[in-house]
Amino acid sequence: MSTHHWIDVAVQTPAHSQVGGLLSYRSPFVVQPGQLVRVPLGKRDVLGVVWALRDTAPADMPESAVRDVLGVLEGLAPLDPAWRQLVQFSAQYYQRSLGEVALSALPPQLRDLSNEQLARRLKKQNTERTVQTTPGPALSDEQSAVLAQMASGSGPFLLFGSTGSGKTEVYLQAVERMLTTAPQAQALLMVPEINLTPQLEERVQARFGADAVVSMHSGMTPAQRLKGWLAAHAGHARIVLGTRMAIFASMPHLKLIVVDEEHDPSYKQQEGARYSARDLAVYRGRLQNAPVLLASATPSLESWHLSRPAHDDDPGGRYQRLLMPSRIGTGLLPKVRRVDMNKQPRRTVLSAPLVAALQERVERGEQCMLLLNRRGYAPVLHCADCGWKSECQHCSAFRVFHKIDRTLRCHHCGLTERVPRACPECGNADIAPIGRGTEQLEEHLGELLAHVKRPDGAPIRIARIDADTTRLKGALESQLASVHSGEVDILVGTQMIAKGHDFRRITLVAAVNPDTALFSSDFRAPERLFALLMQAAGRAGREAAQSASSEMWVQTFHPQHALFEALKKHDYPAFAASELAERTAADLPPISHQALLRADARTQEAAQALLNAARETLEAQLSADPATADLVMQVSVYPAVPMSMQRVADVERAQMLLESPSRMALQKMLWHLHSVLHQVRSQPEHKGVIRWLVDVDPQAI
Ligand SMILES: Nc1ncnc2c1ncn2[C@@H]1O[C@H](COP(=O)(O)OP(=O)(O)OP(=O)(O)O)[C@@H](O)[C@H]1O
Ligand SMILES: [Zn+2]
Repeated sequence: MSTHHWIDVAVQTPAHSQVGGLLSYRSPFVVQPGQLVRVPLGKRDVLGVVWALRDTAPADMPESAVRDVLGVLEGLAPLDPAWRQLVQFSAQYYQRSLGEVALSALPPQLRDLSNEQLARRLKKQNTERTVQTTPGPALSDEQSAVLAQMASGSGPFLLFGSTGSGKTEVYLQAVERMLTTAPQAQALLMVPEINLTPQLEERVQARFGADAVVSMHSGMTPAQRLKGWLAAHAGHARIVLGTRMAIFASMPHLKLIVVDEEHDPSYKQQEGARYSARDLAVYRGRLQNAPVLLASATPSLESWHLSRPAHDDDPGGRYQRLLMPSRIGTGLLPKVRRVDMNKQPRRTVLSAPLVAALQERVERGEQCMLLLNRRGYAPVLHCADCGWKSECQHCSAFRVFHKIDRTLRCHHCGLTERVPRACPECGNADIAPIGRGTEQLEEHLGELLAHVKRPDGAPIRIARIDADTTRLKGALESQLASVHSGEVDILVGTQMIAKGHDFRRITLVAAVNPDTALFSSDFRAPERLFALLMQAAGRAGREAAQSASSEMWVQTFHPQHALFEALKKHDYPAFAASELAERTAADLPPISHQALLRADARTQEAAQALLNAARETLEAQLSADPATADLVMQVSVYPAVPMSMQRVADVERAQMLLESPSRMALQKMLWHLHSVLHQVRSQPEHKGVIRWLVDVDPQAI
């Protein structure tokens, strides 16, 4: 009888590898699926996850070529079947190798620890963590009703609740109920970007005790990540609070998943396996029999559509819609005011009525917030004599003028240079900025309100929050704290300031120049803009006493636009209905399903050539086989086009869209496409291609 065992192990393999990332090994030890092992791969030792035990030696290689497992990571329970199924599904659905998905779902430090080091970590961990629940406030009627519906249904649920309606309190109560009914139960609480909501982290810890909660996000050190991961895996951490990566946390007793601000695009991973953590949350919930609560004041049209009520000839969506229309404490939503910029003097940045309103508010000691989705001082520098513009040599984009250090910076490739003293083309010394970014808005506002005083007689304080001012660790937290404490009178910033914050003193929010998104080539731009403006409006008047006098200002050249009409009424359902009607007419998501195939190359021709060759080969192969001929009818494959950001860092990018009313058909098509791409890519005429990748359910077109 042999004393060794044949096993298949998931290891980090190249992205598109068709073997699925599983390699066969021989193990001198008894192992179980889900166990972590160290195995040789080429000249290296790597971490792997035992995926399957096999009865016989692998048929595709001589027995003598099969290498031995080097060791087992001791003291760790195997990753459970649900976790493995989640990884397997994600790899298949998003067209990546199993090994890549499995290994990137584990904390990086696990790869480098010796068994002794691991044992020490585990020993430190090995204390039961206690939950100490502090009671929350008495619930509003709407909050109680929603929790009752959750208790009697199985989900998935979509909680559609106004900004300030107390959704967070619903999550906390749902977690509390789950913790008290099941002795080991764990909850996963997902948020779009954790550093934007340090408040929430504190709130959860205050509620359940810091011991019971671990965080998972990319801002943590490798040691912190390992610690949190081990606590969740062992079941000691009862609550995991994290960003999209947390969807892969090993949580053997998972009993509840909450996805806060479920519409937020940052739930979609933008590199490697381009997964949607929100969609995987729904999948994982079903897998582990845990109710899933998606929540937003501006749900994604996907979730809205999936939660539509049944009608005569429509059985309705799979999600159960829950409603919390009112703000806490009889608070009202801000009054929306549109400023028609056609009637303002040319080149006006801040209209006179808005400036007057800002002055009045800060003189009364209230806070205001100005939103402009463009950082830097000016998006372009321009020579009026010869027409030179500050283009980036390496990207199809302009370099942005940053006045603070007098640089021109490309926001795509990072190229940074000193601003030239004169036009590099014609020598004209008079080169000028065009357009405005947050840096200039802050400066401009300072000049306009230089004479204005706070109620205490002090000069007013303006603060700016954007990617430039928050680069240093802790900078964002301290800037947000100065807004909460009332030190700041006017906050200027990009979308970073519009999301999720529970600002108590802001009574006026203004969108300075939201129009560009109305005419974008991306069909999701109006949805994103509407969500951004609703969320921004939601930062005003959160204190019930001040809500009646709170305002949301919009400066626009298109005041009659339907989007602003819906905003004025805070009518997300009306907006969603009209958008969905357009999407239906045009056969766009969520009515249809999409995937993008992208190729990068030194030239645009080479990038497009690979895509078009793949498309032709694919259609020829599928049509020739009666078993697959149908697919060609079910899935539209469009010709290759340049991406809207066509060139980044001297790489030309092209994309090809696949679209189908059937998710299943699209998946099958992608599966065939995968092998076609391997064939085509190896042809000599496609040597120039740098990489290709697939984005399933892309969030940007
Ligand atoms: N039942 C309650 N009684 C008293 N105050 C409450 C109650 N529920 C929530 N609040 C308070 O109301 C405020 C708004 O609640 P919360 O931040 O949960 O809103 P939200 O729906 O998550 O808003 P947004 O979508 O804008 O983030 C918070 O300060 C919260 O502490
Ligand atoms: Zn560039």
